[in-house]
Amino acid sequence: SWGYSKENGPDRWHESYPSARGNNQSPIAILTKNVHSDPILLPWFTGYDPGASKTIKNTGKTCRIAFDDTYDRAVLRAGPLDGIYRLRQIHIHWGSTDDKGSEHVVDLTRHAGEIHLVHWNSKYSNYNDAVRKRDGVAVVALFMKIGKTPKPELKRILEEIDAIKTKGKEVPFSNFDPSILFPQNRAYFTYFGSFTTPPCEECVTWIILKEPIIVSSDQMLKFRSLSSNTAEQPFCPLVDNWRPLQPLNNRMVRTQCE
Ligand SMILES: Nc1nnc(SCC(=O)Nc2ccc(S(N)(=O)=O)cc2)s1
Ligand SMILES: [Zn+2]
Repeated sequence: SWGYSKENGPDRWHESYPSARGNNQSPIAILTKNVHSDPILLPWFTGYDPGASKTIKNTGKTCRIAFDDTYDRAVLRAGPLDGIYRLRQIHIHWGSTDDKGSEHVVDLTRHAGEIHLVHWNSKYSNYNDAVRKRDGVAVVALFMKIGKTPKPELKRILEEIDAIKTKGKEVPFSNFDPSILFPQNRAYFTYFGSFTTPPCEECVTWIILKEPIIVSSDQMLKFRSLSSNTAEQPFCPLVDNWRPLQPLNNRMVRTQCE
């Protein structure tokens, strides 16, 4: 199946997932000098019930926290969006070293990692239906920047890493409110794109926060201690699970007015 190695990596995804060669693919490079200030863009809001968090899993390609999305329990609204979007899962992309790992790049800066909070438009009956619509999915992206004073809010996720060392391992992860991860400044970039992994569907309104959260080098080592293989296979460090930059083509990146 698909992955990030030579044989099954991003350059070959299109062989099984034709969307990967679309005109609205993600991630992209964001050049702030070309970003369009749009007066109609509103602040975005979340209302996350901590009781909605369910489990944390090593999928072999990332570390993913699943949420109960059977009703409007953990939701995202406003910003560039119309309607209510339900939080379905959170996952993370990171590098093999601190100088890479994020998927989006801002003014040539690639960060050590990128956290994605994946939501789907609750006007559709379920996630599978939503992923086939242009307004089906909204992903809030948070950059992870290496610094001295790491954000304590990542601790809860890091504490579970030892329990999900190998692919397929999943443990309960309850009472987690993802909004504790958000930086104080809610300013964002937004553009229309896709999932950054197969099936690469072009169904995502991206909301990329300008302010990164600070993580320590040691905290990144924890994510890199995960294996992309099962417990029965040889240990293989789960690292560099990020897709290379895709062409912007004729898309506009927008931001709120100052
Ligand atoms: N019919 C379908 N059900 N589920 C899918 S795709 C499952 C899924 O959530 N994929 C996914 C892949 C990448 C991203 S990302 N990295 O946030 O763009 C988010 C989400 S297609
Ligand atoms: Zn992602």
